[in-house]
Amino acid sequence: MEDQDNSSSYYFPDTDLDLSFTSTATDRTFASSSARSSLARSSLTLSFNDQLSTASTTNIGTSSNNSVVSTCSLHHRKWDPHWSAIKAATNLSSDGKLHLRHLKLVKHLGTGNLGRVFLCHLRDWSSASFALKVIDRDTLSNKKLSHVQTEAEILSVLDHPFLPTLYAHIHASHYTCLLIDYCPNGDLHSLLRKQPSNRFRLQAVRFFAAEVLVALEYLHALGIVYRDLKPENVLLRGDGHIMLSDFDLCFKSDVVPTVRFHKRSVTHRRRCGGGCFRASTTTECEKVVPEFAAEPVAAYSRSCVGTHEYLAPELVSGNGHGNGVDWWAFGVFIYELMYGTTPFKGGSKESTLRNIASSRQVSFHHLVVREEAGIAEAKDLIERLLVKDPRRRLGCARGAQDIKRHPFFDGIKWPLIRNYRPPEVRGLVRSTTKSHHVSHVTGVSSKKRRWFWKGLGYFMRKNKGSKYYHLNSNASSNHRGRNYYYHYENSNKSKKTF
Ligand SMILES: Nc1ncnc2c1ncn2[C@@H]1O[C@H](COP(=O)(O)OP(=O)(O)OP(=O)(O)O)[C@@H](O)[C@H]1O
Repeated sequence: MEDQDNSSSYYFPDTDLDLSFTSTATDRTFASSSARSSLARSSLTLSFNDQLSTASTTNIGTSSNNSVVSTCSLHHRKWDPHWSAIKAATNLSSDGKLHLRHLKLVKHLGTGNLGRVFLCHLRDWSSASFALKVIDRDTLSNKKLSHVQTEAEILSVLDHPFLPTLYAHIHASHYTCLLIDYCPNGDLHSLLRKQPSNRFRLQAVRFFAAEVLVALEYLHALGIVYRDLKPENVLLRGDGHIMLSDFDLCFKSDVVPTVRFHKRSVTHRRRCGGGCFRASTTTECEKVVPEFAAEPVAAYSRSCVGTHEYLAPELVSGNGHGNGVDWWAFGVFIYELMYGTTPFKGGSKESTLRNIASSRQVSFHHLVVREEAGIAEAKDLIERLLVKDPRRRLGCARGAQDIKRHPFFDGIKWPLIRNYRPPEVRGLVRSTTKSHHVSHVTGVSSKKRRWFWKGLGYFMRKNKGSKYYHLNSNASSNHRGRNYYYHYENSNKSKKTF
């Protein structure tokens, strides 16, 4: 995180309107210090008629100069040192707001369709790094302005470890600035290019795919169809976990959460005897368990947006699409991480689109890969995701829960995924800063938290069967991290994730 290049540092001057960055270059091949490989594929938009983006874009430019639209405080990471830094800066500010002059730009990270992204620090708190996406509204068409609005709206509702936190949304003159988490490990596309034969080992594929799946599950639960999944948009945080980025092509729809019942085999451990040498026996039985699902099955859009190699057949045909485009893209994504290329790639963009729209099924026979344990399961999952008819595609009817149950993900304790150790892959540098273990807000160390959670687990067990929720043993055995994913059940046997 401390990779600042002071020679290229910029300061926002004290006058609010004299900004030190120049107008946005929209050329994706702009020479920059971007961590992204120059082979990154650009997203396309042919039309845009979705709910969020048709909203008027005028209000983006109407707020007063250099004002903060939001600094969200209700967030699962509000104990995070980044929030403490933001809070300290706003407390010191004369009007209690964060302004661009509080930020120090350190370096240019890259340029996208909408604007430039900079690594920045708070002036008086250099240990907290952020990414600042700066959008020059004067240079954008109405369509692109609507994308900016979509991105800002989506970012403002996100609260998930694998998605960006929007720390501040600042309007200054004709600039719109979004202050989000900085990901020092670049993106998954660049990381993939650093691997032997441009392929990840299956263990790494499983890790990245599982995290992306959980992020998509969360977005879908909010009714958000992502539409731009590709390794370029999966950024890597300092701790090696993922952060999905780029929400300008999303569309939002209604979602009706449901609880359904399905059979699951459950292992029971029973202790016999007393003292410390109690023996335990395990028994397996089948249990009907309720399962929470929230999937925007009624989502519908006719815009053709996304990245060629990742477009689902229904997107290419232009007959309207829904949530299924994300599960198709998820299949292409797993394929690319495993094989270093996408399954329908042709010699040109047009031939790629023809391959996707044709009846040709995904094939693996021409690919020579290391035979690793789990490869058959991975291929099976890809085949079920890359089903051309979205009505028969895995995930389309009941969402991520069905995909999580696929044998490829066997053994993953989903509630604990945030605390899994990221795989050792070439080029991924994991930072292990102390700040990961101490809450700067409460000053409570991880050791004290551990005792707290042990005590809470004991309390919950004692009250088992009462109206209180009790923690699943998976969750209560998690003592290491700060972000706890609870998989809890209540006495009515309803069960939820998150
Ligand atoms: N939070 C971040 N941390 C580190 N680097 C980032 C971050 N966000 C973006 N970047 C870098 O900045 C570059 C531009 O990102 P940006 O999101 O503006 O555009 P993009 O990803 O190319 O997508 P689009 O043009 O579709 O909006 C990316 O290529 C990425 O390398």
